[in-house]
Amino acid sequence: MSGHGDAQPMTARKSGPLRGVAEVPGDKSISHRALIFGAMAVGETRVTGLLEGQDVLDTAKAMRAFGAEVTRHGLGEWSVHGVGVGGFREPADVIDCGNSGTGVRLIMGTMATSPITATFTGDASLRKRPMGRVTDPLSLFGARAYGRQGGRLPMTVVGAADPVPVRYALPVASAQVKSAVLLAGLNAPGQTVVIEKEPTRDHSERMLLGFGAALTVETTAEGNVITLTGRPELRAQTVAVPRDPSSAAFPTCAALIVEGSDITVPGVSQNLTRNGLYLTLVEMGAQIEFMNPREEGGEPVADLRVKFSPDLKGIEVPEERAPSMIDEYPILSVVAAFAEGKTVMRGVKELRVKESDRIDAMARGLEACGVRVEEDEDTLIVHGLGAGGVPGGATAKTHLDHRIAMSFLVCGMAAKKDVSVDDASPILTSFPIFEGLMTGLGATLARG
Ligand SMILES: O=C(O)C1=C[C@@H](OP(=O)(O)O)[C@@H](O)[C@H](O)C1
Ligand SMILES: C=C(OP(=O)(O)O)C(=O)O
Repeated sequence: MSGHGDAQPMTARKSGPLRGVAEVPGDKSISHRALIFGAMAVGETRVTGLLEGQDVLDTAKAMRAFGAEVTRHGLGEWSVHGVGVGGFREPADVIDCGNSGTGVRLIMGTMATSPITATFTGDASLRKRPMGRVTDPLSLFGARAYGRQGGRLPMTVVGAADPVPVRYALPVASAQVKSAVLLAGLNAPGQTVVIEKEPTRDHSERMLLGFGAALTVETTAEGNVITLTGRPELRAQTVAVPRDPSSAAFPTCAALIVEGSDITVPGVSQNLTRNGLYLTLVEMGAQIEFMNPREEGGEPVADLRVKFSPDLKGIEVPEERAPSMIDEYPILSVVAAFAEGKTVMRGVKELRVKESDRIDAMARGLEACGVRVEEDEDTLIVHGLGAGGVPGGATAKTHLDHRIAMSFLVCGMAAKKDVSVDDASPILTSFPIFEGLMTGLGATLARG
């Protein structure tokens, strides 16, 4: 939806203390996978807590186009009647994945080892993002891809009629590429092996096991070696989607920088492949209590009690932590602006190929808010101004990027003067209740 409708400007005012319970919606990564794995299984998969953000709705529509029966029963309650591994039919029209990198890359992987052809497109943001990182390994299975210059959408993928299994070492730390290869491997006879030097989010591995695939993960000197046996019969599952730690980051970080705040954020994932932001915030001096650790939807979670933290200190974020907090750098750079001293984020060049060039978008927006920033291709450094020290009084450009929009609105809740964003509509891709949830906690947000 984002990129097709009208821009929706929004302004955040310096806000009163945030109080209450921030119940964020379901995890976006797990929601995409619940629909895709459900579509590849035999029988009816029931899903609760599905994120009804536009990215996931676009994946639901795509699964229908490939032949699965996808039904909504109520808020977050969905069912998928799968077609079984290798059962995808050829879609009758172009598959539009909207704003979603995860959606398009995982679906390309899923169809690449079936004898069908599909053409993919997306919004103006997705059409700029690189697809060669998935079509390169998919060509090893025997698939072919024809896209625009630089491996951009629109792109047609001709699935392999006679796929062969693949052994592939990821050249970039990417769960999307890893998952695309594993999904393609499902319909290749024999063993497909993916090697990742740095661990990335492991939802595909956990869920494939849950759906009954034969998959092993071995930790070696080369990194994680993931071996999948092709042509399993996936069995329909009941999936309870846990809350999204990447969405939880926004109320959490807002509470840290808005004076007097004290909120609870329930059910935040403590999965080591997702919790890098929370480790980093604690190292900066954030007052976060991790309460009631338990399992929810197959993920370790805890309830977070988060209080205004006036003594945050800038730190050097360990580079190897990047994959476990890759989507959280924009909001971390806002928190860094309210800390004393500089926060150094290295090894973050992947941010340049997300929904926007996030290093550039954050640097320009923070500068407009009166914060000093340094950057190079792979680094972002924010010079903090301490609690309450950010001048604000600017409009940030969001470039069709939900995380940039939410980050600057959080900035405006604690800055001296209002902060606006030129377009808040992309927030609907991942966190459709952001506005209501934040105002419910006491934030002042105004349309326009
Ligand atoms: O696999 C996934 O669900 C995701 C992987 C990450 O992308 P990369 O794999 O490109 O790093 C992340 O940024 C994205 O929001 C979701
Ligand atoms: C990068 C993101 O998503 P995607 O790659 O799925 O568009 C994100 O949600 O921050």
